[in-house]
Amino acid sequence: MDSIKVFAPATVANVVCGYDILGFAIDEPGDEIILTKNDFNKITITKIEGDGGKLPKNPEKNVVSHVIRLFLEKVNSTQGIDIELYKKMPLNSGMGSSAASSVAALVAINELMGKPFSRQELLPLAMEGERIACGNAHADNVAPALLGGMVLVRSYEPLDAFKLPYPKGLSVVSVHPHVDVPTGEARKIIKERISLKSAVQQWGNIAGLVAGFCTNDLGLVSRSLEDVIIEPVRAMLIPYFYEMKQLALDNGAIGFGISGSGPSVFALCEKKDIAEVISYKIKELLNQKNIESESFVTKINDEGARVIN
Ligand SMILES: Nc1ncnc2c1ncn2[C@@H]1O[C@H](COP(=O)(O)OP(=O)(O)OP(=O)(O)O)[C@@H](O)[C@H]1O
Ligand SMILES: N[C@@H](CCO)C(=O)O
Repeated sequence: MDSIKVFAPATVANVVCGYDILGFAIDEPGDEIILTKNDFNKITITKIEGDGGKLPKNPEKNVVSHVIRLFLEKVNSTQGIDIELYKKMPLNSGMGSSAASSVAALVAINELMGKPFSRQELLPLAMEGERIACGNAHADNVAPALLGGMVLVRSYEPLDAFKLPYPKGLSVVSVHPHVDVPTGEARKIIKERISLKSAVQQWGNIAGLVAGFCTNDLGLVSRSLEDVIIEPVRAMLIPYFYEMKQLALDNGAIGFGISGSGPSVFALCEKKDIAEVISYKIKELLNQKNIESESFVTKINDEGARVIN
């Protein structure tokens, strides 16, 4: 095989209360990548589409070439690779844009080189893509993009990340308001220290959320989708966050929160028609405030990245 095309999905990291430890993949949007072997022992980005000219073509700076280089070093290969990247999702959005690119690149190179690694084994390499994107190698976007479904990162040292059961058939609304919130900046404003009272509340919510997912108890999921630590600090970066949240909850969302580090927000809904109404109403609110946005109504993606030809 000399060439391969792979899709990797957008993701919702944190899932409200699980900062850096919970994330799920969604069906759309996502990135596509085509890798082709070349005879020049060089990794070259030959094309990037859909980024408005914003992404670096320098192979040291783009996550796709960075993770491919790390992969080839790991297998002691000098294989040359041409990379075509089709960005089909917004940059700096909180929808796991850099993660989708890293994961698409790794799944593609792994296939092209005869599949020496499992998806689980690709995870540490994908996390290195996040390190160059935002300065921190968090796994809650790359792990669900790789493995699909709902993923819990129980520990970083040693790394222990795995898929959780979750209620099937839920709909997800993701809305991306067109304001810039780079992940690195959104991480810097988080407080280093928290009170024991907040910690108790937060770990109660995380345990409740995981229990609710495992037992299909949507009432418990809904009560647990509460963040007393990160959301109160980051909400100020997202215009009309609390108005959007109220709209979503008033219109039947199970829960609502910041998607990853924002500015995107998401609502978890029991049914697609509820999700469609929430999507429409949030977009309408932002429109009235002269903020452009795009929204996606989709399902949780259980498969993760996939080869498309
Ligand atoms: N292939 C790539 N795709 C996306 N971003 C990339 C890529 N290569 C390098 N980057 C850089 O990574 C940064 C984007 O990362 P950031 O983590 O802020 O956005 P995101 O991935 O959309 O959001 P989040 O991780 O909060 O979901 C930008 O500075 C961008 O230039
Ligand atoms: N857990 C990361 C996700 C970034 O999308 C953060 O909240 O900074």
